[in-house]
Amino acid sequence: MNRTFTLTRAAGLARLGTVTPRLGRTYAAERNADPGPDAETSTTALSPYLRRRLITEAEVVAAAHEAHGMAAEKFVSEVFWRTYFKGYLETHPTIWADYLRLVAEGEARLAANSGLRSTYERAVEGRTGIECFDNWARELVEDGWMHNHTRMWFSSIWIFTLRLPWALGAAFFLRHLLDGDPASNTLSWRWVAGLHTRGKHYLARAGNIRRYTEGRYDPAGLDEGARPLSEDMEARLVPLPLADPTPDGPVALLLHIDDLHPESLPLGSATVERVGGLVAHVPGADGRVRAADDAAMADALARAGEHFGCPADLIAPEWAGDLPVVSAWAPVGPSADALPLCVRVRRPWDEVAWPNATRGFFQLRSAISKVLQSVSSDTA
Ligand SMILES: Cc1cc2nc3c(=O)[nH]c(=O)nc-3n(C[C@H](O)[C@H](O)[C@H](O)COP(=O)(O)OP(=O)(O)OC[C@H]3O[C@@H](n4cnc5c(N)ncnc54)[C@H](O)[C@@H]3O)c2cc1C
Repeated sequence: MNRTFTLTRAAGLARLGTVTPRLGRTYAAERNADPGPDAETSTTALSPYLRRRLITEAEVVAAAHEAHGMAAEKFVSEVFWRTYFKGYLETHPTIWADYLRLVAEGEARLAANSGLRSTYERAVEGRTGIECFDNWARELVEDGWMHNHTRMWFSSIWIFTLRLPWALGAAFFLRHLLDGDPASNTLSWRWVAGLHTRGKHYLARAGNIRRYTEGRYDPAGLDEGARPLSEDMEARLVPLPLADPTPDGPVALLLHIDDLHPESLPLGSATVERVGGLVAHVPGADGRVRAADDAAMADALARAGEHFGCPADLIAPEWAGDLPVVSAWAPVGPSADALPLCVRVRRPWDEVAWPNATRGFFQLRSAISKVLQSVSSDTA
């Protein structure tokens, strides 16, 4: 597979068109296998586009349903894992702050402890001697993308066999992944560790790796009996913050990299007279991730300028003049931290789904039809 991602909406839609024919039974049957970086992936590789909403969840779900009906159920439920993690972090925001603190603490431990530092360096440079893990570490750095099952194996080996701090592994992913996302990444690492569903961890097993890499790897020495991690404090559930009502009259629209399809934002009767772009990268993002964010923003600004028929550029001082500033809701993470005070509107998809994402995934899974009924793809 060509693992070069062009971060434009047109490229995202083209990729969606390519993969749609296999989003039914083929996806469900094949998605667990990782055929390796040189083959076409068994999943869609739409994540860099969905992460920035160059294409929306509603669009990919609609395409899958249209082509396959109920046979697309597995794919649709995977898309809802993204929605679930987003909603869970919105209602447990201290998890992100704790993660950032744990990364800083982990880095301090690396500086102070040469044994830990050497294990860490061998892990991120692909020199542990565990062949599959070493190849995956290099693939991540070279390609900026990894198959889901491989992410599970990699993070599990990182935590339970190499015994490295989970937050440093999550930070390694966030530095290089082109879909690196505060919610999906942090909560997936916590899920593997046994911190999300308390006491239930994911252990990478040699037999499972052998089977789903089609025999390419058969690692020895994995700790297949490790106990889950634990922590003293459970993250506090907070009420979902309220979005603002859709505005009236002339506004300036502020785009951020968590939502780059301004054409489908619920803007009511507002008239957009100016568009600004604010790029806030994830912490530590490498050059390729930053370039991807910048390219995606440039694409969205060009589309927004054309769609609304007004100037559209990265923000500069006084960019909005006297106009009230409106933005798509920025979920917990760097965009939310960087946004100025403004009117924040939420898409129906998130508005209906997130209140059902406060506990386990199954709470949201049973609300999927409600989310889909209440959302029409042109406004979601
Ligand atoms: C340790 C670890 C870290 C991860 N970090 C990220 C991350 O930073 N960003 C990210 O988008 N995903 C992350 N994931 C989830 C998942 O691995 C990727 O979303 C998926 O591999 C993307 O490939 P795809 O587009 O081919 O997925 P497909 O299987 O084609 O699924 C379609 C879309 O559904 C969503 N999705 C599918 N599976 C999941 C899942 N398990 N969790 C959340 N969303 C999902 C993604 O938006 C994906 O693009 C992580 C998983 C693990 C185990």
